[in-house]
Amino acid sequence: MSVVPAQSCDAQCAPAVELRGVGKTFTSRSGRVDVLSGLNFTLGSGEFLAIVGPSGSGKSTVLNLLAGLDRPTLGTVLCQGEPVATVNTGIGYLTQHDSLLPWRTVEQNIAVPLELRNVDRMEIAARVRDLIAQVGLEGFERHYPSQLSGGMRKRAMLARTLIYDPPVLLMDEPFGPLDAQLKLVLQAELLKLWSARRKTVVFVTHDIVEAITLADRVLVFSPRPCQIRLDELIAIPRPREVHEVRFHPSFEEHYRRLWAALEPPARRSS
Ligand SMILES: Nc1ncnc2c1ncn2[C@@H]1O[C@H](COP(=O)(O)OP(=O)(O)OP(=O)(O)O)[C@@H](O)[C@H]1O
Repeated sequence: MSVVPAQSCDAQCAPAVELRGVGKTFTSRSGRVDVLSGLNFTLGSGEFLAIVGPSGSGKSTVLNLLAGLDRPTLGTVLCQGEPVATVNTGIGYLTQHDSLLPWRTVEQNIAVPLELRNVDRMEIAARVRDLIAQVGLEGFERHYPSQLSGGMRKRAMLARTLIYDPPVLLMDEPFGPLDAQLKLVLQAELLKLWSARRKTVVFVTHDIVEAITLADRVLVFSPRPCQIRLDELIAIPRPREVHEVRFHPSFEEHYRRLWAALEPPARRSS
């Protein structure tokens, strides 16, 4: 298919993310695990990439390498044109785990990254207010995480990730455990925020429908050592209505190709 999605980055954009011949082997008492072996891909600025693949294929490992939380055994990981050598403060990383601080309110949690950067208190207050409105948490500013629903906690974590305006956003199955309806609501909000802010996004998911709904492009990883089985451009125009995407004429074709590229174990976990 030669259709380029309306909002994908064109060839002239400098890559926001680049993996060049990246290998990653973990060595532990139980032995060696070759997770990545010569992985290459490039992601344009403002592009929304989804990654799907079997459990254990190396999806989170790729995010950790981009975040600088781990080092490649071979090759180079670049973010915004720079090799990632230490913890990468130029990215926002939304993991699948609930990482809100339980002793801080919503607004205090969202403020953390700015406090760590010694931003002026007035500016912090203004930016927190703005983000709270954007993620739909008005009225819950003074609530503690234990007083929030699962979806609200995800919104608070998303706001905390966006508050320092990172150009690149890494998301590791952020909506995985949520119910289907809430997932749609949060996907719609994410697309709205992404359209307004044009971050480069790397979004890991086990859900093929979610990948097609959100992304410009979907990579399918093979079982480890991970190779890219399929690099699928999503030919569904934007803006997208999350609950309408599956009725678009191109949806079925994308779904079939992605499904076929996944190994049986991944199909089961999807
Ligand atoms: N720090 C580590 N030490 C040893 N092995 C590790 C480490 N981190 C990851 N691994 C192994 O690397 C492989 C890839 O893990 P990774 O978390 O990247 O997979 P994944 O594709 O994100 O899986 P899932 O879909 O289940 O989240 C797994 O076999 C995992 O056990």
